[in-house]
Amino acid sequence: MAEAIISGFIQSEKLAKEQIITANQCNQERLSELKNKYGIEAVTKDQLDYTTIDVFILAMKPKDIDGVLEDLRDKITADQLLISVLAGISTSYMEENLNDGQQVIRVMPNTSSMIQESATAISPGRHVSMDQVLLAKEMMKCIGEAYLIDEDKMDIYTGIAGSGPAYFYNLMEHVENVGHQAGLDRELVREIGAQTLFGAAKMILEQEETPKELREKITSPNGTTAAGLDALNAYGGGLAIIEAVKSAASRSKELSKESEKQLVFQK
Ligand SMILES: NC(=O)C1=CN([C@@H]2O[C@H](COP(=O)(O)OP(=O)(O)OC[C@H]3O[C@@H](n4cnc5c(N)ncnc54)[C@H](OP(=O)(O)O)[C@@H]3O)[C@@H](O)[C@H]2O)C=CC1
Ligand SMILES: O=C(O)[C@@H]1CCC=N1
Repeated sequence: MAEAIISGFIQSEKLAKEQIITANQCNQERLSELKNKYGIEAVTKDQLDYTTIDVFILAMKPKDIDGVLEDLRDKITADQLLISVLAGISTSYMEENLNDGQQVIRVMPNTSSMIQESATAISPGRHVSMDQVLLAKEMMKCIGEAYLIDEDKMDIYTGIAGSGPAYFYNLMEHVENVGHQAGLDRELVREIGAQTLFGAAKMILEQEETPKELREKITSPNGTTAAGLDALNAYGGGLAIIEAVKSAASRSKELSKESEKQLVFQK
């Protein structure tokens, strides 16, 4: 995820390469790869000079958050902004584990950040100034669209947009397989599927009609689309997508509860 964000930042040209430093724990090979690919500074976390950094973007796995916050607590000051992309880790959890007044923002991007097409949610913590919210929004707009949302909607947002690309990729895997089995070249059917998905997404974004209206326009009575949609519904297509979003949202909620439990335990 960190690489996707870096890639979007660089392409946006709003941030100079010299303004971006990436850090990991110890994987030197990965650091060299990022350094060569993006021309940015890439160091292990122990080599970071924390005092020179205005905005930290945390992008490790949620399970690693405790060690990270403990490490950061005494190295950063309240005016340094912390942006977290970690699924299921609340701003209050981070605030409780950092020094009083620490500015923290939770965001939920997706991997389309890589090509500046993320749909990123932003939820500020309690101590963040309006200037820092605007800065975070500007930064997230470098990697796609950005939306300010209430943090209590972050789980469902994660189910829709954080995990969302994976549902569409999975759908495309099936389209590719069925097209290939029917004799189309695999690469060709991949491109056809992607162009179809892209065109449909663009129609929703650029036309006035709702997805329902757009669907109805394609569906002639007793035609091919009606036959396709009947099969889709008979095999639970709609339900499957509803359940996918709900399950991802519920896992996000579970991750929050797990970290909150640890917080109570620590107190
Ligand atoms: N993948 C996605 O589509 C999305 C992911 N997210 C969130 O992004 C986060 C990262 O996911 P993902 O990119 O898949 O994870 P990865 O495991 O691919 O990457 C995690 C990175 O964090 C580094 N890291 C771990 N601990 C530290 C530390 N203490 N200090 C500095 N760096 C550290 C790791 O470095 P090292 O190898 O050296 O340990 C590694 O480079 C997750 O919290 C996830 O919830 C959010 C939205 C979408
Ligand atoms: O699967 C995950 O946990 C992360 C969070 C959102 C997308 N991927």
